[in-house]
Amino acid sequence: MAAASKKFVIETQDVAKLYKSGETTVRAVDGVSMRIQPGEFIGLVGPSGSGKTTMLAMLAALLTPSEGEVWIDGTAISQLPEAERVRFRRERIGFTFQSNNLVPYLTVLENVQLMLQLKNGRLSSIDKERARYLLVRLGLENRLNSLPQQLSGGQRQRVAIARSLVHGPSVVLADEPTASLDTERAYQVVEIFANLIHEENKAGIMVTHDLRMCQYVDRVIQMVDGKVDTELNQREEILEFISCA
Ligand SMILES: Nc1ncnc2c1ncn2[C@@H]1O[C@H](COP(=O)(O)OP(=O)(O)OP(=O)(O)O)[C@@H](O)[C@H]1O
Repeated sequence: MAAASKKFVIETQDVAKLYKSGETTVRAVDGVSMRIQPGEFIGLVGPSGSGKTTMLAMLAALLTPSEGEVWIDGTAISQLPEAERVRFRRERIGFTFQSNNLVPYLTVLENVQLMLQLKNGRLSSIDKERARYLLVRLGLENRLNSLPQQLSGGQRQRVAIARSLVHGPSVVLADEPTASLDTERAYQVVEIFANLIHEENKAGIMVTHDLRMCQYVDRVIQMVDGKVDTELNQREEILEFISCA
């Protein structure tokens, strides 16, 4: 398979994922090709069962495609031996999931620093400053020493966003990061997320059911039945898409 261009942080070519159950095979993702540049924030949308989460899991190197290839920073991730893939994922990819998986007995600051400890083996003063900086940017300066259970849903989501960015990954993936939030908080969270992705020149992908959140993205990719159905990258088109929903 042809090597990917270094210009794109994420590149996929004809990616498919097949699930077999008994006699039937579901093509959960069916021939998806996409290219995402540094500093681009993508909204991945589509009806339930259209393959969004499966696609995200393949981009995160958590699931191996049945067909096709995913390149991150020009590296074909299915070609990496398992141990290298784990290290690659830890260094290059950040995640925010709906159930944000914060460690309950660590403080907000410790939860974010943990990613740096895992990556670097120890915490430098620069690391500590970086974790604090992101939490302040996300409006959590008064919550650094709180435990996750003492936070609201929106505050926990913001900690999860800080954690997904802190170790300087190339790619940041978010699966329904605003699912548990009211509209006003959801807007705030996605706006800060978009700003950080742009400022830090990451490739960001957010899966969302709430099309209104796409007002902060640079491109909308809509999946239907495992395939890319619609792609919009003009601001006016995106706003019209949101208003027609
Ligand atoms: N582990 C699995 N085994 C078998 N089928 C699966 C598995 N995971 C997903 N599927 C099927 O693959 C298809 C795509 O699922 P996926 O979760 O990726 O969709 P989605 O767009 O994220 O849906 P939702 O918006 O409801 O979260 C669905 O038909 C689903 O039933």
